Amino acid sequence: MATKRSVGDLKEADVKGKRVFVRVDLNVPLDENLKVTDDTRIRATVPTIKYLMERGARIILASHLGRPKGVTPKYSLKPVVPRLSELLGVNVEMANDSIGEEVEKSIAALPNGGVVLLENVRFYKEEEKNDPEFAKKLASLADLYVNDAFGTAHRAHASTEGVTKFLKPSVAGFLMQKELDYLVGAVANPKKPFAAIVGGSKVSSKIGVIESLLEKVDILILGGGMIFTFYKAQGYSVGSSLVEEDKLGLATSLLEKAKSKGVSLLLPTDVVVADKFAADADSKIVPASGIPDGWMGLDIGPDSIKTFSGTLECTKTVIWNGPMGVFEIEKFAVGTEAIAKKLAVLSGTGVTTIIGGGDSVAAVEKVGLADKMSHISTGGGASLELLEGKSLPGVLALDDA
Ligand SMILES: Nc1ncnc2c1ncn2[C@@H]1O[C@H](COP(=O)(O)OP(=O)(O)OP(=O)(O)O)[C@@H](O)[C@H]1O
Ligand SMILES: O=C(O)[C@H](O)COP(=O)(O)O
Repeated sequence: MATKRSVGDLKEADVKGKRVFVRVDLNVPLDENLKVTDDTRIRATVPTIKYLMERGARIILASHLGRPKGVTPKYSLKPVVPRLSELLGVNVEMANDSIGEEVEKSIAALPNGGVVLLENVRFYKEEEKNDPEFAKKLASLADLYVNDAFGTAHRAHASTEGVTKFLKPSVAGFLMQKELDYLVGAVANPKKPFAAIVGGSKVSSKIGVIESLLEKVDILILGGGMIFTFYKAQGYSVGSSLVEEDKLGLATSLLEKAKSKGVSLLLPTDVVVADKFAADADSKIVPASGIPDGWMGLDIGPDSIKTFSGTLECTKTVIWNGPMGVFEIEKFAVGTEAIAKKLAVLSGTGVTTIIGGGDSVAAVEKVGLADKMSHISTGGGASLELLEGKSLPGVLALDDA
C-alpha cells in the first residue's frame, strides 16, 4: 500500500476553526450495566484527537459499536463519553444521531478545540452498505476527514471509505499510521532473524496468515488448537483434540512449503491434555506423539515452552497472533502467558515485538505486559487481513502522501 498522508502533515492553519470528521474505532466491550470493561481503544484515539484540539479544530468523532440492526439503545456510544472526556480533559458532547439537523446544530455551536461524538453510525443500515447518499450526509457535517479507526479499516463502509469521496483532504490518524508502520512496515522490512508465532483455535482461520508469513519469516512457531490438525496429518493420534479433518492435506502442504522455503517450523513437542474442556478437568502433560484416547490437548507443555523461548532468543523481530492454548481457563493459560512473558523480556533487549490483535492481545493484557511490547494492535480482523498481505479499503481510500 502506498504511504498515506498523515494528520501530522496538517498545519495549524489547515485545521484551525475547521470541522474535522474523525472516524475512530470505539467498538469497546461493555458489561450488562453498559460499563466499558476495556478502554484500550478509547485510549488509543487520544493522540490524534488531542493533536487536533491543540490546533483549534472542531472535532466530530464517529464510530460504530457492535453490530446493531437499526437503532438499538444497548449499542449507543453514550457509555464511552465519560472515559473519553476524562482522557481528553474536555466535556465531549454526545449527539443524539449521526446525521441530521440536530447534529448540524450541535456542530455549529462547537467551539474551537471542542469535541462532539456522533451516535453509532451503524444505526443506519446505509453505513455498512457504503451507501453514497449516507456518506455524502456524513461528509456534509465537516470540512476534512481523518481516519484513525484501524480496527475497522478492513470494512468498506460509508464512514470509513465512502465519505472520503466527498471530503478532502482525507488523511490517516496517528493510531492508523502506527498500526501500518508495525503491521506492514516492520513485517515487510524486518530486522532479522524474524519469527512469527501463530496460535488460535483453527488452522482454517489462519491459512492466509501462515502462507503469507512463510514468505517472510525465518522461524514459524505454531501453537493453539490448530496444532492437532498438523499432528494428525503426520500420523499421530490426537485423542479428542480439536481437528479439522478437511484440512489435513493443507497442513501437510504447509509443512512442505516451510521446508522448501528454508523456514524453521516448530510444533510443540509436548502438550497439556485434559479429560474434558473445563476448569475442573483432570490434566496431564504428554509427548505430542502420545496423546491418549479420550483426552484433548488444551495447552502447550513445558518442553515446548522451553524450546520456543530458546528459539526466540536469537530473533530481532517477533510477531504473534493467536494464543497457545485455552488461555481463558487458568490452568491452560500457562503456555500463552509464558510466551507473553518471553516477548516482554525480549522487548527490553531491543527486539521488536508485535502483537497482532484479537485474543493474543487479551492474553498479554491479562498478564499486565501490554506496555512492554513494541506494538499491540487495536485491530482483530484488520490486523489479520494485513498480515495476510491484503490491502484495507479504509486505508486505500486516503490521500497518498
Ligand atoms: N488447544 C486448543 N483447543 C481448543 N481451543 C483452543 C486451543 N488453544 C487455543 N484455543 C482457543 O482459540 C481461541 C482463539 O482463537 P482465534 O483463532 O480466535 O485467535 P485470535 O486470532 O487471537 O483471535 P481473533 O480471531 O479474535 O483475532 C481462544 O478462545 C482459545 O481458547
Ligand atoms: O472489533 C472489530 O474488529 C472492529 O471494530 C470491526 O467490527 P466488525 O467486525 O463488527 O466490523
